[in-house]
Amino acid sequence: MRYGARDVLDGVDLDVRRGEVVALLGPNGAGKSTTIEILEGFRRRSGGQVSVLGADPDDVSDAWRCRVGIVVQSWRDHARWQVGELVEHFARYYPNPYSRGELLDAVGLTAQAKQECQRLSGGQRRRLDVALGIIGRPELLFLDEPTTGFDPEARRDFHSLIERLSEVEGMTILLTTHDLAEAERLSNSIAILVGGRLIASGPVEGLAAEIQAEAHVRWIQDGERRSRLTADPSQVVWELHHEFDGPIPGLEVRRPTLEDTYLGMLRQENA
Ligand SMILES: Nc1ncnc2c1ncn2[C@@H]1O[C@H](COP(=O)(O)OP(=O)(O)OP(=O)(O)O)[C@@H](O)[C@H]1O
Repeated sequence: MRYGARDVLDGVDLDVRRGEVVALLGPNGAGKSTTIEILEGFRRRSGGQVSVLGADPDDVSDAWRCRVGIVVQSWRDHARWQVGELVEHFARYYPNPYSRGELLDAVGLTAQAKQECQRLSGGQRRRLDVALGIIGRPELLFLDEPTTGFDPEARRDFHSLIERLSEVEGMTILLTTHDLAEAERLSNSIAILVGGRLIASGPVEGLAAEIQAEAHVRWIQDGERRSRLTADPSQVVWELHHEFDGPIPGLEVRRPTLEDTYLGMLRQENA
């Protein structure tokens, strides 16, 4: 993808399988939204090949659009419509939509059904965005930074919703987020974009091994907290077990999180 003379995506090669939840990560300006918009058919690419549900998103039918759900960055139109009215209105465009009750219940807006859209809080408005994205029971759902502005409870509810859509409905989901704990919780697989290039993609655990992120082993000895970083935590625990000749006081083993892996990869990339 090129804007003017500037390449903003270069050689991005990404496969997403049916039923997968993939998180696209990367620093600001890395090209995540541009990638998603190309896949959604919102942005015409400058070159390369793209196939989404078997079609080129630059040239798709209405039937294809019904199979794809898009959560756009906050709905601003129809400010004076009631939430329930808006949902019913958009449901008419789809062959097999969720019912109004089912949908509002799923996104936690049942109590707001008769409220005007302009009177929703920021987080409630985002839930409405999600509702409009999934209303047609899409096979494939695109979520661009879906939880920005959510309070912790709304975030947890949203995570449960995504898990349900993935596990029960079998939806394929591609999301971008800056929240690495969210990416780790929701996704089977991640892809990391830096400066328009894909520097890594695959299951989270595999990526951790690739950059040899180390585990943290902590314990208490002689009244002091001790810790060691190691690629082989079971070996360290085995040695400690022998040293203590029994239980190891205050033992904790923390595997690398996605955040450790991600920051490790960015460091390697910038080195
Ligand atoms: N319409 C446009 N015209 C010119 N350049 C653009 C346009 N849209 C995006 N860009 C540039 O393309 C690059 C990638 O932008 P993009 O919005 O895809 O990044 P992002 O990874 O989604 O960033 P963020 O995390 O900040 O949302 C940036 O350098 C941005 O300035």
